[in-house]
Amino acid sequence: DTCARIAGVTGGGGAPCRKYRAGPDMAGGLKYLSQEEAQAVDEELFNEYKFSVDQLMELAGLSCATAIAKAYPISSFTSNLPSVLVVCGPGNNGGDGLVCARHLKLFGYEPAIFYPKQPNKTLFENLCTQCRKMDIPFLPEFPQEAEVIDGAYSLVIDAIFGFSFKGAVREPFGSILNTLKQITIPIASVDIPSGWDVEKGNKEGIQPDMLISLTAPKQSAHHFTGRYHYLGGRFVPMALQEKYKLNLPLYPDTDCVLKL
Ligand SMILES: NC(=O)C1=CN([C@@H]2O[C@H](COP(=O)(O)OP(=O)(O)OC[C@H]3O[C@@H](n4cnc5c(N)ncnc54)[C@H](OP(=O)(O)O)[C@@H]3O)[C@@H](O)[C@H]2O)[C@@H](O)CC1
Ligand SMILES: [K+]
Repeated sequence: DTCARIAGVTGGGGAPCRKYRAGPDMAGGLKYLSQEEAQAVDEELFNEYKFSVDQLMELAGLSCATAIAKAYPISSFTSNLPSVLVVCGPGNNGGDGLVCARHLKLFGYEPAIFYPKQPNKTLFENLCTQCRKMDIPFLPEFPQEAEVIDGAYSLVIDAIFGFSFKGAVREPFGSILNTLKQITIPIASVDIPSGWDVEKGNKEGIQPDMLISLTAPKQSAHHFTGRYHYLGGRFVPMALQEKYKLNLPLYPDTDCVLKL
């Protein structure tokens, strides 16, 4: 089981696992966060622990690129170019997408970014400059036809909405998500499949092949049915893990991601 694999426990005749405890909102002992809990952990990291957004976004985006490279290694791509379309939203989830694109480029992928609602903040402007200077193209418009995306790319990274998403999807993201529902290439979602309620999911929404949960999975991850669920964002201090009873599994060695 996961505990045995991660903690190096072998056999043990069903002895209780140190790292896992059963309880509500938990699967395999790992806590699945409500929207409020996810936002509270986030605020505490910034306000009490004094991390900057840049710092955590870099680690989050690096985790995403690393997990993607493990699930979809370049050697597994059948087309000549490992082309990846990264769709970024207006908040920090979109920022994670920009960082992820930059690391994917360094890993040898060919990312292209669609970023329709760029916030007027230095953080995001700098991330865009970094990408442009690394020859990552920004698409002027989103391909309307699912077939065009299927033909031009091998993978879509969904970095549109994260744990602050609420209510009905507003444009232009409604049309974008409708197109993404029709594509046949896999989607890898950053933190939460975009358009899903953070806690309840969305049966009618996109159904990604991969989910990279950052810090800890959110409750909607119970409804994820794709092939790859990774945990990333290995930056939560132990005291904060304990305060929120996250019960995070042990990451192997120095890895920044863990397959759940
Ligand atoms: N601590 C951690 O774990 C870390 C978390 N990190 C990352 O941050 C993510 C959370 O980021 P976040 O809080 O900025 O919000 P996020 O979900 O990206 O989007 C908010 C934007 O979406 C918009 N919007 C909302 N609803 C909408 C709707 N229905 N239809 C249309 N638009 C809608 C809303 O727009 P507004 O309401 O302002 O118009 C706002 O601009 C988290 O999931 C993780 O990926 C890491 O970077 C660092 C460490
Ligand atoms: K997302």
